[in-house]
Amino acid sequence: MTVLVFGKTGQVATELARVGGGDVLCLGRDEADLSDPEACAAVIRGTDATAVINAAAYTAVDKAEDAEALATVVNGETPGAMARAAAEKGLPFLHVSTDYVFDGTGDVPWRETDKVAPLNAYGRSKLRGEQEIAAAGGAYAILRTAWVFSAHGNNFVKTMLRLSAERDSLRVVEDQVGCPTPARAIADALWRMAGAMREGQPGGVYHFGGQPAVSWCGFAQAIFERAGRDVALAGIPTAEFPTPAKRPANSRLDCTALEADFGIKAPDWRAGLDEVLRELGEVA
Ligand SMILES: NC(=O)C1=CN([C@@H]2O[C@H](COP(=O)(O)OP(=O)(O)OC[C@H]3O[C@@H](n4cnc5c(N)ncnc54)[C@H](OP(=O)(O)O)[C@@H]3O)[C@@H](O)[C@H]2O)C=CC1
Ligand SMILES: Cc1cn([C@H]2C[C@H](O)[C@@H](COP(=O)(O)OP(=O)(O)O[C@H]3O[C@@H](C)C(=O)[C@@H](O)[C@H]3O)O2)c(=O)[nH]c1=O
Ligand SMILES: [Mg+2]
Repeated sequence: MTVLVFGKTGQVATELARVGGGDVLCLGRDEADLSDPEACAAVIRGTDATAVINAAAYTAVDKAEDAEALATVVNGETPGAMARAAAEKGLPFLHVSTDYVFDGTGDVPWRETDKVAPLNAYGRSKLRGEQEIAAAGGAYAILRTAWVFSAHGNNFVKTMLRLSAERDSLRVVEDQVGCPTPARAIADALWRMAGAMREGQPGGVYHFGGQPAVSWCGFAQAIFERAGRDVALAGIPTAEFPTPAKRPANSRLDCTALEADFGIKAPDWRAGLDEVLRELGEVA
């Protein structure tokens, strides 16, 4: 099967290219700019692919606070236009969304049916995308994932490795708990879902996050331990690390539905972390 992927340089798109090999066509910004909904819809209308995956997004969470209009087009309106174009052609449309659609209350893992209430502009823009896609009328899957990391692009793992080389001590929030997820595992899941949906399996909204849940500080600690970095790490409350965008305290994702419906199990982020550290040359 040929799968059309929006995104080329991003973490998930890069891994999709690896998983799909010659069977995926990844489009960069020069070929499909998500700030132009109609142009992206036109690309889908002209494709002979058998499924479409959108792995591109405005992902700069803090910057989005001052660029909500652009984030809303890229993460909201354009995915909607893409989904409508895919629906017209009868192509399954797969899309990636985020734990940041939730407000982070409580400590129970979020289920797909739980109430969404984003705390920040990025989360609102991603929710808009979910709503537009669901209303488009075609076969779709929305995979809500979280805390994505890989050997390429920007992510928390690479930030921590960089900062630990520059500083003797680091302070990292320990009252935000969630599911670090290897981009490779997301790409594998999307690939299997695309195949199943092409065969007629219904989609829907699904959660997919690495287990076990951990705080950002706990994640940082695991990164330093596994990479053999010697840095003094202090856990701090969110109030001591002010950022433009508010982030949810509870980002735990309940991933049982995806396993029940597609047989896809949530990954263990620790194994994924070891793989990424190997790829980065941090460990043998
Ligand atoms: N990163 C994370 O922690 C999480 C991500 N997600 C979601 O997963 C998906 C993939 O994220 P991830 O792989 O981490 O993304 P990255 O941040 O690694 O990359 C974003 C990608 O989107 C592209 N992009 C941004 N704006 C545009 C535009 N206007 N036109 C065309 N392309 C554009 C970028 O291209 P360019 O290089 O040209 O800028 C880049 O390829 C997204 O939907 C994201 O919302 C969900 C949960 C967590
Ligand atoms: C660099 C740094 C960050 N932090 C905190 C800030 C924040 O609460 C947390 C993570 O910071 P980041 O900026 O990497 O995280 P952030 O960009 O918010 O990551 C999010 O990205 C979007 C795209 C998503 O969809 C989410 O699932 C999530 O992965 O760590 C510290 O406490 N100390 C530090 O030194
Ligand atoms: Mg970030």
